[in-house]
Amino acid sequence: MEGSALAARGLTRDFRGFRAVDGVDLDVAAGSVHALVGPNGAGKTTLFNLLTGFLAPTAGRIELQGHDITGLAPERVARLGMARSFQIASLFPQQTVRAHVELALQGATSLGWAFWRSDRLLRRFRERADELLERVGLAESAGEAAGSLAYGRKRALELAIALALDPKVLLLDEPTAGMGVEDVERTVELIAAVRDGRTVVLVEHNMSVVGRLADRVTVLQSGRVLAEGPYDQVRADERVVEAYLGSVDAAH
Ligand SMILES: Nc1ncnc2c1ncn2[C@@H]1O[C@H](COP(=O)(O)OP(=O)(O)OP(=O)(O)O)[C@@H](O)[C@H]1O
Repeated sequence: MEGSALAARGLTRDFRGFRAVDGVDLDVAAGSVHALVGPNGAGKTTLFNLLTGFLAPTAGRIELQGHDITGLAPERVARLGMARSFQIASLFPQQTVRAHVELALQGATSLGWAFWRSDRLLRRFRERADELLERVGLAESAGEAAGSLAYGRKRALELAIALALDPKVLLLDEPTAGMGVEDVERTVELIAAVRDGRTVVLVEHNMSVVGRLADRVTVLQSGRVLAEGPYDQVRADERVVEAYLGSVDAAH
């Protein structure tokens, strides 16, 4: 596991006797973009939830930058430097885009969420929030209600919120899901821009996105690692081609 930003050994998760993730070993190199792919039901989301502490493993071990984080709660994992993007933009639809990021910034400090009503404290975070919004291309929407943003823009806001924690390891769950071509392009550029100095793990169905962003790819099938390696190598792997044949993912 040495040198890995994030690593798993023998990671396993059962749901009432059904093994959704089955002895997965994973090594995500520091500073890399690592994609998790696989047909529907392969266990990608379950693996993601295990890595971020949202699910406890049935067996196995997870290390974040050399620290054992197995079984830690998501808040602890986040404080140790791993954040994930959420589909949160519908949480406070009336609140402004900027307020969402300010709250996230405040949540990341020792102040916690206790003073979320204090305008004075929130103002402290305004400058940093505006920087992050600029970064994800939302500067001009800062004063708009989050609920009024178009779909692709909401996902950009979610990314800004995840970045508020300044994570060393950023996990993105299907960042381009449901997007039109233009938003996919923007998202790819955005991820390429924010990866600088970070490690990114993404679950992604869109293979052209994977090909453009990922340094390495882990292919899951039936909860197990089917193949692992650079994109070109994995894409040419016969077992991988076979796993995708007959899957709805093949159409993506
Ligand atoms: N809470 C749960 N209880 C029971 N079974 C579950 C639960 N969560 C997932 N599973 C099962 O585990 C398997 C893996 O699911 P998972 O959602 O991790 O796959 P996935 O690769 O993310 O699929 P998709 O691409 O469709 O999102 C599936 O067969 C699913 O039905």
